[in-house]
Amino acid sequence: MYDILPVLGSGLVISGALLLATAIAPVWKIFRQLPAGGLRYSWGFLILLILIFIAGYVVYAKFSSVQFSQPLDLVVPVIFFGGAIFVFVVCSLSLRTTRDIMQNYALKQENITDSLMEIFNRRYLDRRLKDETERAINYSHPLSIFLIDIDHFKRINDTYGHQVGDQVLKNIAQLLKRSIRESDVLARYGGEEFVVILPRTQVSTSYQLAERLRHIVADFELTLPEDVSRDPVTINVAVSVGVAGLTPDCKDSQCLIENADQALYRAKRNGRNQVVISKSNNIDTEKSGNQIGAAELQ
Ligand SMILES: Nc1nc2c(ncn2[C@@H]2O[C@H](COP(=O)(O)OP(=O)(O)OP(=O)(O)O)[C@@H](O)[C@H]2O)c(=O)[nH]1
Repeated sequence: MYDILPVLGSGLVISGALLLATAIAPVWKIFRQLPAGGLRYSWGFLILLILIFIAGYVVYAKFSSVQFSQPLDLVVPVIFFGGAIFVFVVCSLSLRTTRDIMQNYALKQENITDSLMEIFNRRYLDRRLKDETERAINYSHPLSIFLIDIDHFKRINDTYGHQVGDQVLKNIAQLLKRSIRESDVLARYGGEEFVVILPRTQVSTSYQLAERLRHIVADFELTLPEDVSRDPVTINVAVSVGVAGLTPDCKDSQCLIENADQALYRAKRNGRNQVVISKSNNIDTEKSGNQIGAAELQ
């Protein structure tokens, strides 16, 4: 009756080794998706450990002095097999969980990203601006925003068509994104308008940053390839910027946007391609562009 025990013992150990080998596949998939760094090395180390275990299983099955002559001799093979099941389940679950988390993250990103410009969308902006305003008020930190509008954008659409207009919007958005600080938040406000949130930033500093952005955009020459426009075309655009910051009389996100919008309106009315600060911030906004020196803003 115990004749079957040697086959059963070896079978359990070898099956365990095979199960361990299949557990490498999910770990390998996780390993491949990770960027170089500590975490990737840790998953690589796990693969190495599994390989060592497999070698151990094979050596045990081949050279074990135990003859598997009575049922108790099967305890170790059963533990080997159980261990392999455990490793396989943990590795498979890790892969499924990682995929779920990545999918959720991608969905979340999609939900807060403007598909054309590849920057934050209006939904995210509204929430983030509200959060930043509340935080700034709670901790008595300064907070400012820019409302940026591309000048005469309609002409670009009318002259070159909407497809070129879209490419201009996308390129300007990416240019702005590259040009702001990491702590600042850029979002599409609507149409050809952008908002930049500048946490912990006084209006005087924001003004200088806005001027810098305005110059960067004005100096930028966008050459569109033939597959976008009928002929290769180089386009220059300018932007007008309204700047507003929190004040004792303006303590919420809606008021900030309204003040920045009024400042932007004045920038447009004054001739465009300039930065104007909200009147509520007590800086003479009628003086625009480079006319306001840094010293005056202290
Ligand atoms: N191609 C493209 N055009 C857009 C998009 N969103 C808004 N627009 C265009 O942006 C233009 C905005 O025009 P206006 O509001 O008159 O402003 P403007 O021509 O920039 O003039 P000012 O703002 O006064 O300097 C309109 O022609 C819209 O159709 C978009 O996603 N893609």
